[in-house]
Amino acid sequence: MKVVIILGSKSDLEIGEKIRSKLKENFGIDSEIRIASAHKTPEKVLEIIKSYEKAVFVTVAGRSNALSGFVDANTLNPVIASPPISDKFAGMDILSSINMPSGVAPMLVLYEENAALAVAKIVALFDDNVRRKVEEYQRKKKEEIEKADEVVRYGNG
Ligand SMILES: Nc1cncn1[C@@H]1O[C@H](COP(=O)(O)O)[C@@H](O)[C@H]1O
Repeated sequence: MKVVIILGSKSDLEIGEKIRSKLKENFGIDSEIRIASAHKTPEKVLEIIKSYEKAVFVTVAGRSNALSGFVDANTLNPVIASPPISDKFAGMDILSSINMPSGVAPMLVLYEENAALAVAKIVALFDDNVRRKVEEYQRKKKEEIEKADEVVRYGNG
């Protein structure tokens, strides 16, 4: 199964690369990055999504995020919306990723690491290696908490 990260602009590349590296490092999942804007190049967005038969799409578009809903409405594949978090306009950009019309259901997952995890859990339904990696990832996260608790309770030494 392909994992395709679609960015609304080259200016989102840092976020796209981070999602790609989290997918690889944490779950051993390869992914591709593509760039197309729902506002400026809608035909290109359609061309991209039609060129992958089975894929999980991650959409990254800042400001007015039309990309996630547009992709979701035009594909049978799952779409995870992971827009950049902006402090402009008190972070109100996020509203454009939340309130979708009926029949449009991109799943909003903020932060690169969490978007990678959401992808991995979908892939894990069909891939036991990835499933094991998700298990290991969750175990490590729990260990971090246990360790932090120990350090706070008993000190470092
Ligand atoms: N919403 C949208 C539509 N086309 C591009 N964007 C987003 O707007 C921001 C600035 O894009 P640009 O570089 O094209 O000005 C980027 O986060 C990009 O995903």
